[in-house]
Amino acid sequence: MTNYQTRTRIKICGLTREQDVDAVVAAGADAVGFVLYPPSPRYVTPQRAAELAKRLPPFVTPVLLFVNALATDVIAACADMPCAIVQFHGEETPAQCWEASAQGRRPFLRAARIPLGDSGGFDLVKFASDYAKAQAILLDAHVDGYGGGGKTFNWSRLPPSVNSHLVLSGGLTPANVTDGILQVRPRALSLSVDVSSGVEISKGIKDAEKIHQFVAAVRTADAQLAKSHHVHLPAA
Ligand SMILES: O=C(O)c1ccccc1N[C@@H]1O[C@H](COP(=O)(O)O)[C@@H](O)[C@H]1O
Repeated sequence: MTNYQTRTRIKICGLTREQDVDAVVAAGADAVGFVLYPPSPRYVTPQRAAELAKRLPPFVTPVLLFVNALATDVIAACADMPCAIVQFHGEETPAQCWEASAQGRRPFLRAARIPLGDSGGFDLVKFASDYAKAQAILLDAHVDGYGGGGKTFNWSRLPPSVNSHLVLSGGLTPANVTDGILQVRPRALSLSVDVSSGVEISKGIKDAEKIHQFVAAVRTADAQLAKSHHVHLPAA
């Protein structure tokens, strides 16, 4: 397994306001997440997500998050957003992910909800193989209410090598994301990060300063990994 990555991709999730979308873009993040799960305090309707996504420049990707939604609802919500990708964050089976991603025509992330405190009890390699059609496996802490709980799991107990693209999430903040990347990126084909609570003033309301600090902390990890030769560039 060779990891050619030099730059960790960043998703900021749970956007509900125009100014927060603009702050995420200004900070240099790669993706913005919209929560299309009605019980969430960060819920936006598909129409509101499409309206907010119109502010995005090229190469910043909207991500639509669902929890156990009907495939027809996922496909309908995606219809107005040709470049969006989908995040499945409930108990969706591989077959349901396939169906709701329009038979794989829409790239999707599958969230793995890892028990708090002991990621050693979770078989990530099997999960990644079960969801091999996912573009990446998103690692979140198992919390009540499915996600967005601001809790971390034990990164050090993850398997040493997972032949998948991973997204680290769950309780990330500007203070801990550097360490999270240093611990997890060497184990994956590539690593991205996803944050919601850690850059908020209150649920669904983001803090532009914290978003900037988070992006800067990610770049600190990238620089450290480049220096410590975890990045192996292909031979000329
Ligand atoms: O943000 C939510 O409200 C949410 C609701 C249901 C499922 C997932 C949700 N958010 C995702 O949870 C993780 C971790 O978030 P946090 O940084 O710990 O607050 C992240 O992937 C969000 O996209």
